[in-house]
Amino acid sequence: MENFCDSILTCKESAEFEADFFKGDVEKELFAMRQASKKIAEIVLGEFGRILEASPKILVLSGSGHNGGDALGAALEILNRLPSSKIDVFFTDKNRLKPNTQKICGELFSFKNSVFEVSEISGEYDLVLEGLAGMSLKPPLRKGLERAIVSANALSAKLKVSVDLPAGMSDEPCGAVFKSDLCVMAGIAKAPLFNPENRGIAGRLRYADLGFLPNLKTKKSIVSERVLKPLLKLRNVCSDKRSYGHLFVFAGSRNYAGAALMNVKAAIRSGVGLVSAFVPENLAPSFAAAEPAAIWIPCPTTEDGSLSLETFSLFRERAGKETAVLAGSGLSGNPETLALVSEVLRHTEAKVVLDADAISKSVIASAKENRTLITPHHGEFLRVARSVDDGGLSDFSKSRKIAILLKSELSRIADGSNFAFNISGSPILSRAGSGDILAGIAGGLLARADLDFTPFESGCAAAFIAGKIAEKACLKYGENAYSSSCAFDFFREIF
Ligand SMILES: NC(=O)C1=CN([C@@H]2O[C@H](COP(=O)(O)OP(=O)(O)OC[C@H]3O[C@@H](n4cnc5c(N)ncnc54)[C@H](O)[C@@H]3O)[C@@H](O)[C@H]2O)[C@@H](O)CC1
Ligand SMILES: Nc1ncnc2c1ncn2[C@@H]1O[C@H](COP(=O)(O)OP(=O)(O)O)[C@@H](O)[C@H]1O
Repeated sequence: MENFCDSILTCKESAEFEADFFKGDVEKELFAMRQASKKIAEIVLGEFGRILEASPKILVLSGSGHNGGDALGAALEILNRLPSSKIDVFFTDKNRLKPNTQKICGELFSFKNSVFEVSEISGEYDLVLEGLAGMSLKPPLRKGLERAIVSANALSAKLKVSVDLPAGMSDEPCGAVFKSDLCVMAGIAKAPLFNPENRGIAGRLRYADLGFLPNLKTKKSIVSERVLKPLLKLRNVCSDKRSYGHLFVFAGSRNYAGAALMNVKAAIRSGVGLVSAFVPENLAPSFAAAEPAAIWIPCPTTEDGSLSLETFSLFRERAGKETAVLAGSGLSGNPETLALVSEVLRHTEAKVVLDADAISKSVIASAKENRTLITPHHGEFLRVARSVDDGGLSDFSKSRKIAILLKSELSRIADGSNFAFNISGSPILSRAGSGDILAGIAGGLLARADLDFTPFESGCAAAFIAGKIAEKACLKYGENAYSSSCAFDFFREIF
């Protein structure tokens, strides 16, 4: 399980770890600095190149430490890829650059026609690369640094990037903090970025793996790209559809028909062998036309068009074949429909994902311990729990013995023993349908007999995959001209 997540360390722990890892070896540190620079440039140009010009005007804000070196190096990498870039560099203290930072600085300034030193922070830029201060910062802020942060916050730029963590952010509050659109954590995920009081300040969080990750069991972690590893394996030759599991879906109602279709399409594209979807009878034919690979089971409905309790007999006829059950998306809060879900939960031995309307006290009371994942947004979680803070999440998962994927701009996954943040994704997901797709992925993965994921693992994987799909989709559609249903074209790019 730890294999799917990377440790989060405080700034103090990170500094101690790096001191022990590098042991003052300047060459080793320089190699890591070049790696960090390269990864930062790759993320900036790969994900955000679409909003920058081909000849971007760049401002580098450099402190005298390694954070400054990473930012200068990232500018150098960008200049190598976009040779018509114009780069201004502001130093807080040019005379005290650490040796590696000095070296990278010399390399950057060898491009005499493209790189210029500036003595004040003003003007308009396409890109700001902030390396004023990193994990070694201790309060109080020196005046020069504070002034630089305030001026940098007043600048207008298409994209402000902080290297590792924004200047001014540390284990303890320091006063002024640089506000960025993107923060690329270098080597180690830093704890202050995940503190509730700092939420949103650093913008989108991304992680540059520099290959020296501490494999420590920390209380909190981030979902790692390694979560995709089991999904990228070749399928076994001696297998058939049943080898990949059978997901039963209970979703959709007259008012929220599309949610069921999105659940099913996402589950199928997550590699599950069979999907049987219990949906209102009048919707089944059009759904079969839209996704013929699923088995659509036309079910009797209540007066308001949601699944009625009589649907249970259709489940009973098929019960035992399911390797997971997904229930709730678009189901409606009709008490009869919720009673149906509770009844299904009492009669299935399979793992379960509960989404949206099925996240109710009555349904959760029927959920089996250690076999259930719930995928609420904050509003849905507050129907069943007292608080959405980290403690509330841990307490709920521990006392109920169920895994929770609490969705937000920084989703959290907990199961009582494990706690992880997911950093993939972006506000392109802030639109109807994102949650239905996420639930479909979680259900599909949990049903896959070949993977044998725990509810926590399927929550981590689903959140990571849905976020990565969003990042890919953004390259084609931007953040506005996108519909959640376009996500299905991008599953292949992830796994
Ligand atoms: N195409 C479709 O068929 C769609 C169907 N959907 C279904 O619509 C039904 C209603 O879902 P909604 O989420 O819109 O329910 P609501 O909008 O009724 O949300 C329930 C409560 O949570 C609060 N809330 C909503 N989002 C929140 C957030 N991100 N953070 C904090 N609080 C939040 C709301 O203020 C409300 O009090 C569900 O069954 C859902 O699956 C939606 O998923 C949208 C797409
Ligand atoms: N700003 C954001 N950044 C990253 N992810 C986001 C953001 N806004 C929403 N999401 C993700 O989008 C999904 C929205 O789910 P939900 O609110 O249930 O949508 P719906 O019910 O309309 O399908 C969640 O996975 C959430 O984490």
